[in-house]
Amino acid sequence: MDEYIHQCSKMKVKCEKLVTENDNVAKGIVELVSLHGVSKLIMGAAADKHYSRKMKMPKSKTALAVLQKADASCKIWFVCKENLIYTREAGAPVSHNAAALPASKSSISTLSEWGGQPNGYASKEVDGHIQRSMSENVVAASVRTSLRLPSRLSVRTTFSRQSIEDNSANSWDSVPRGSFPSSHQTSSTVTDEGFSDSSSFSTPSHDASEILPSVHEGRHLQNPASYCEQDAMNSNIDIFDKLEEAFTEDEKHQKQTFDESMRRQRAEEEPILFHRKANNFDDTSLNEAKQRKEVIEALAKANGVIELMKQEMDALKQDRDDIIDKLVKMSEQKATLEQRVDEYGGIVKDLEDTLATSKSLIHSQQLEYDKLKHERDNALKDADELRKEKEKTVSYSSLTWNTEFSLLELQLATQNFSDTVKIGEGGFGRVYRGFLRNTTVAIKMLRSHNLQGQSQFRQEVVVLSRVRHPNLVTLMGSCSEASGLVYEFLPNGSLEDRLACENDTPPLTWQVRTRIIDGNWEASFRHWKGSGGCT
Ligand SMILES: Nc1ncnc2c1ncn2[C@@H]1O[C@H](COP(=O)(O)OP(=O)(O)OP(=O)(O)O)[C@@H](O)[C@H]1O
Repeated sequence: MDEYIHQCSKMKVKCEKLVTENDNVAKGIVELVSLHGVSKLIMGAAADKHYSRKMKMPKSKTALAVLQKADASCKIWFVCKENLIYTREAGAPVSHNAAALPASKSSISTLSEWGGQPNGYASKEVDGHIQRSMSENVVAASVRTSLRLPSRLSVRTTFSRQSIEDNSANSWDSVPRGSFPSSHQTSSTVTDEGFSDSSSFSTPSHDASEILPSVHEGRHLQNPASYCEQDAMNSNIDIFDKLEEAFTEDEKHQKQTFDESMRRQRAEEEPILFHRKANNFDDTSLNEAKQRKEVIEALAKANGVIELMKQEMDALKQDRDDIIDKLVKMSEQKATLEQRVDEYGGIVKDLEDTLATSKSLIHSQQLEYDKLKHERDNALKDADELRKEKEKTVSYSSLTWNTEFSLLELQLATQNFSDTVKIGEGGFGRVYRGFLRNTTVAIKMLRSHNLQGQSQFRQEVVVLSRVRHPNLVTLMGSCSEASGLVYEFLPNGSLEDRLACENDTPPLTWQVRTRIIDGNWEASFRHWKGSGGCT
């Protein structure tokens, strides 16, 4: 309805919407016709779905009721699916009986009166479609159209002559204006349930062609005298066709203009929208760039931290590896040391055992030595006493104290005559310290085994083996096999050694030296011998 009004407004046709309310649609239409003096009414004959070509009369109850009860001054066109079904002429008696309705053909023939007015034109809209009216009165007057909607809505559209002239000037130009009495007025009201699905304002081109045959048909059936001229009718029909085409074109043009304006408006809005989107996109891009930059900076910092942590991790890992290597080496050294400790423990234990055995042996030998020394001292004392008794009478005795030692014994006693036990050397030969038959002895070995040496050896054996004197060193035995002499060992060496202070020994006192010089030879010798000396 609003679009219809909008179209009328664009065509500069006065149009207004009238609203009425009634429980009965037909009754409402009848009242509207009566109230507003509607002189022309177009309404549906039936719903479009009930349309058929054979349809000659309205079918809907509403249409039939309006047909019967609407004011007789109102001319009513009943249409269905854009086809004129029936026309009730104005001034026809109102019939309250359907059966009394005029035949369709006779009703339709009343349209011929349009042609009966040679200069009479009228335009009206049926659901937005231009219909034609031949009535001069109708054309001269303003056209007022009311649309009655099933939902109690009505639209009344008023077409002024001027508006029609403006919208269809070319068509109207051919019509003498003076032939349109302005005092006459007519209205057209469209009311139909059947119009509900034909709300489009387009103007199908076949409307006129479908309607006009009926007009022509009705014309032939009607009284011919009611028409002025057949040619004028045809001319009017052509004009109306042109007018209709012009309206159609204009409507199309309006629609195209409207569409174009809408497109232009959208086109004008699109850059703005695009600009806004671009601005939003720029803002978004800037924010994203800023966020991206922040993220990149954060990533760079994180990478730096990660790099530092990685370096620290590498350093820690290196330290850990070094510590592990050290631990491995230390564990190996520990194992080696433990092994050595075990070995040394065994050695120490063996050494301790050996030392203990040696100590025990030394102790026992020391005891044995002391015992033998004691026995020897006693023997020497006894011999001393005996010698004292016989010293004046006997210088030489047939008694000999000579013990024969073998070379093997001398070798064992001197570690095979090792230099480590050598204590001196004289004209006879080298002198060794030895341990022989549990006694420490001095062993003198003959250097040269020539005749002189052998003679000296025998002489010394003969002499010393028979002489025992406290001032003389005691010959304990000899070795004929190797020409060796075995003496008692004197720890302080000879008198010559003492006089020469050999081995850092303290020098002899002058008293001792004087007694030696005074001939107190014996006393000095004894005293010296008691101190361990020899001569
Ligand atoms: N019984 C002994 N006890 C300790 N040392 C001795 C003993 N006999 C000899 N010596 C040491 O041996 C050294 C050499 O003695 P040895 O009698 O062979 O030479 P000597 O006394 O110079 O006599 P000679 O050269 O005439 O043989 C002495 O200087 C002395 O130190």
